[in-house]
Amino acid sequence: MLSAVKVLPDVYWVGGVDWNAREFHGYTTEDGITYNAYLILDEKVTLVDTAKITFKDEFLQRIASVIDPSKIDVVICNHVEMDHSGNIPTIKELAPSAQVYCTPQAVKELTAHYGDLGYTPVKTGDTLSIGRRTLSFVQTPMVHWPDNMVTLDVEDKILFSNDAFGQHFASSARFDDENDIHEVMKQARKYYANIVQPYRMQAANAVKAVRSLGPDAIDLIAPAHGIIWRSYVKDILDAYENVFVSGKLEDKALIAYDSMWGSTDKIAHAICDGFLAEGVSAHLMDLKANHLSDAMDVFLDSRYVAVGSPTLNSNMMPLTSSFLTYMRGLSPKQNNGDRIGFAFGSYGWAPLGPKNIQAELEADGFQTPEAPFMFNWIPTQEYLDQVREKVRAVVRAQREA
Ligand SMILES: Cc1cc2nc3c(=O)[nH]c(=O)nc-3n(C[C@H](O)[C@H](O)[C@H](O)COP(=O)(O)O)c2cc1C
Repeated sequence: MLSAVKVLPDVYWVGGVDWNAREFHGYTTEDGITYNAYLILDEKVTLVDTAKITFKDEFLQRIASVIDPSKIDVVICNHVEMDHSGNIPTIKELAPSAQVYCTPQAVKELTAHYGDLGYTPVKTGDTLSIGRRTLSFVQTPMVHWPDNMVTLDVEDKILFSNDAFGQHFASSARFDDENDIHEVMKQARKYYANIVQPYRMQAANAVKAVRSLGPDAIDLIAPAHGIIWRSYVKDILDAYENVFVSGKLEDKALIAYDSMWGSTDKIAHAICDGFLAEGVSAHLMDLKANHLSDAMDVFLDSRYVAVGSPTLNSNMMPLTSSFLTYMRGLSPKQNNGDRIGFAFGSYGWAPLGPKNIQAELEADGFQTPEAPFMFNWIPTQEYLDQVREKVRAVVRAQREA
């Protein structure tokens, strides 16, 4: 039988570990996934979030290792997405009188997912006494659905943050200091870049709300995915505040492209050389070899974004088009104003690939100081040298501006 993991006295982790998950709605999860739920043994036995339905047995076994699941009195639903709410009907079946607390928006969404199981709405500032402990709720709309909230266990100083501060990271140890913190931080960044990034302003407000609780209010952050922050609470809050939600762009370049016969690849390398010659940290990513979700991790704080494709059937390559579509969703127009975009590619008879990329970058709010870099068939060394120098000139102009 699987066991719960003690977080603090009478507080347990009762989630599931998906060691083999390598994909989560289009995002690669090379380190697997966990679905975290937490059980608090107080006068009212309280469950914070549940787990994905496929982890029902694992989740119930872990709860049963400390208490009969039918004894659950309170279920907190911080977020309706099914990886967290999937077992609410299971708990309601086993413990029919359990009361489910969630935001007013979540009442509507839970009803749409599972029917009316009886949901009690709570708003920011509302509290719930579960005995020795008080739970305090803060709505965090659009981090990353309209229904989101976080829950503070005031006495234990645990913030149950749901998706915020989460990471896709499966491991046998539940706490930050028991894992390779660099890998955990890397996954926290990738998670933010691929899930939370479009809601940067809302995430910034959520961080502000957490900060406003005061420096001593939180000892642990217990997210719904990945490890529990206990020794690195300050580090993850600082990373969110200063890097993730700050919108601050670094002297960094992403060069994302596809190529059939290597000509566009040559232009990509010339662009990369231009950045490197100016000391810009450049990441060259052939989209056949790099997943979109990894490219978006690099994109997060890159000032320069070069996107390339040869012309294929009067347009761009499908991987380049996917990249632009994914990027547009994750980084809406208003977030791109300070970014510098470059379009590039080779063509045979009509340069529609690079031209269409340029049009998309402009529509997405990028500044495009250069016309697309496009070459008919195989680029000459002379042309590649020109591209390199043009990139260098743009970087220099940026620095002088
Ligand atoms: C299947 C296929 C379709 C193509 N369609 C077009 C096209 O519609 N317009 C065009 O100008 N060139 C077209 N080309 C030519 C390529 O754009 C050209 O070969 C280019 O140099 C390839 O760049 P790459 O080496 O980066 O793949 C096509 C090539 C292939 C193989």
